[in-house]
Amino acid sequence: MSSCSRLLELSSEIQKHTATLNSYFANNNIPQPSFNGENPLPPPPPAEILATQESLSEALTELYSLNAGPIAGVITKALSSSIGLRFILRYNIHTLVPLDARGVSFGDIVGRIGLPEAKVRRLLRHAMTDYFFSEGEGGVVVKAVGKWPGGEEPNEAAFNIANNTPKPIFTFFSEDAPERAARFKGAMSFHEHFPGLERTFTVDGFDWASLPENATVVDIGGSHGGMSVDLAKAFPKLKFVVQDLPEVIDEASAKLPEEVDGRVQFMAHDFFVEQPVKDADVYFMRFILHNWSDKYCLKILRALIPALKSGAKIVLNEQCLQDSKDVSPKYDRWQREADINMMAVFNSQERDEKEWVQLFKTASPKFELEEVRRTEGAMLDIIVLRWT
Ligand SMILES: C[S@@+](CC[C@H](N)C(=O)[O-])C[C@H]1O[C@@H](n2cnc3c(N)ncnc32)[C@H](O)[C@@H]1O
Repeated sequence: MSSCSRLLELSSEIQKHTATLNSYFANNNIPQPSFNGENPLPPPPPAEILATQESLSEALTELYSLNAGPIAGVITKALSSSIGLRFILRYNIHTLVPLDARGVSFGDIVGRIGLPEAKVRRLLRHAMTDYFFSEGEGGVVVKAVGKWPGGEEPNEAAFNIANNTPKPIFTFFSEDAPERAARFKGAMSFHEHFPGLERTFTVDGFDWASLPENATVVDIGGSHGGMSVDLAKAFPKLKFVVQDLPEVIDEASAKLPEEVDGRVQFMAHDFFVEQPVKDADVYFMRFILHNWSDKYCLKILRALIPALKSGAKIVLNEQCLQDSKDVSPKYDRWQREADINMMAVFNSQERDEKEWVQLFKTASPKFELEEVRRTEGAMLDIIVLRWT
């Protein structure tokens, strides 16, 4: 048994990080954090303090779980309605996994519970972020789904069971729950200020300046055009066409700042229908494809193909899932939660680089991956494909 105590290692990391934060607060006249409700909101911390806060949260989470131990740990997860725990219990996965180091493969679990392997993997990888099981060398345990095991329809999601509706989320919101539609819209606006999702990451994350003079960028599902407006301000030689559903475009076009007038145009367009803007230089999609299962993503991509000239770029601004062993436990938990959230709400998914490429290659082998750009601190990556 190792004499090196992880508990002591973590407590000394915690001591070091809290001392750094304490000095930062003291040296900058920022009130110490408290629950008294009287402090003003602290100013955004500089990058190195943000990193210290992240490391502290990670060490605290690990120490908390180690300290709770297996029994109290499971009870806490049970009380906080862990998706992973529910999945494990629903399919008795704990009875399929030996208690020694032999482990069991995802395939074995899939064979015993009869659910699609991809969903079992996603749910079990999420469970692992709650310290239920772990993945060994050859890919070990996992978890999964229920009522529509292989379903690809947007109304075959946990959302539909929870809300007792056969309608996909946005149809349900607009037809039956306008107050929730308004709340969702508010949440999306807040989302733009979420650390890591700032639009500047997209402005700086791709070489927009390398596009030819007067190049056209079609922002598919561009909502109210905020992203295109920021890009148009930063790159005065580019033109943008923002496409979205008619009700979104009606609201959006009224709000265009003068500075970009003439270079940002709005167009009602359903992205499942053939793309009307032909021969553009770039077709840009930010936060679009992760809302849809492969079946629907393929429809979106194939609707684009008749418009593509040779060399046209498809720029996706989406998350590329990272291999769990390459990221911190905290990031891993975040990315697995984002993925399961997509499954629960839209019956869709986040994808890793291989899955993105596979999706495009299935739409047509003429899509070629050009590059994947990751920016430190950004939650979304830039994935560039070229039509050959
Ligand atoms: C998650 S939002 C992303 C908005 C924007 N690209 C961004 O990054 O903030 C998805 C967008 O897709 C639009 N959308 C949904 N279905 C669509 C369709 N069939 N055709 C065109 N746009 C659609 C929605 O109205 C919404 O603005």
